[in-house]
Amino acid sequence: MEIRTASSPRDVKHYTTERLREEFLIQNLFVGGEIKLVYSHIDRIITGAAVPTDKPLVLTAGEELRADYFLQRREMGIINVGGKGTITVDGRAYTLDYKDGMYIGMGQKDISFASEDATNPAKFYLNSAPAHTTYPTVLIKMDGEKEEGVVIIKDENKVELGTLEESNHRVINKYILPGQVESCQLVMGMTALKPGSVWNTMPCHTHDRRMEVYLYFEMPEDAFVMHYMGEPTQTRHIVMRNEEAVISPSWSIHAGSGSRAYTFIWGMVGENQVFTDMDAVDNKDLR
Ligand SMILES: O=C[C@H](O)[C@@H](O)CC(=O)C(=O)O
Ligand SMILES: [Zn+2]
Repeated sequence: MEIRTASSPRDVKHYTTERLREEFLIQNLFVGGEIKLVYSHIDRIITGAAVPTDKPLVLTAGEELRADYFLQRREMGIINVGGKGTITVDGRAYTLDYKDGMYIGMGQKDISFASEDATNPAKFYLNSAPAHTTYPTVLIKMDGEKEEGVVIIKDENKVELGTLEESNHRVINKYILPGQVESCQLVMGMTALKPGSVWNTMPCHTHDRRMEVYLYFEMPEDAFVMHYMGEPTQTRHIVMRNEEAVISPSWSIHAGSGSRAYTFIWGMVGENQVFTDMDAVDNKDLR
């Protein structure tokens, strides 16, 4: 597991391109036959990916957690950005199609990932945070029939924002949040840009009470997203490619403009789970 430390905005404003990328950008997450994990000291979020191919991958705590098993003191959210696969949690198998999600509660011991077709493997993207109690483990689907162990995202949690005129027309799909999928602190979802729109999270915001991680995907190889970070009056950018993630400290804006439409997964942890608890930044105040 790779460890990333926290950073101060007073230092970050002096960083070079290379240093910014070292601190905040997460590359090469999706590697066939491997589980990759990056542990950040910022709210102790773990960002990772499991890409099982010809055999299942078993999640282990590793040295760094000093735990008997990964979710002994943690919870986890997952969204599949690859082919069909299964996640087995203490003997129960959940099948995840493209863009299906999962919440796995604290205390679940045996977790393994498998792909249905090794040539089109599942790509399980995950965020994990420290937890204090156990909430139900569920499969999360955009639509379909509600059944035991399956949550269908409510219409009110598919929020259309922006306009084509402002190049920010998009749908924010909230997967894990209070009132739909309970968690200790993790809030997670996926935002899809409409064709022709390229801006996410603009007008932008910070939220001193929560940190956030973005994973950009559904981008052709030559496409990029300029991800913007930094204090609102000290903005910097990170050039991001398909299936790369970026850590956003609480003091930082997090927004992007792409060379074309794309999709991204956001995950937040911290002080509260109130989605609307944001400090909005006026476009005219950005520097
Ligand atoms: O705090 C919330 C997060 O930054 C995202 O949900 C924002 C987002 O998906 C968007 O505006 O496109
Ligand atoms: Zn945010």
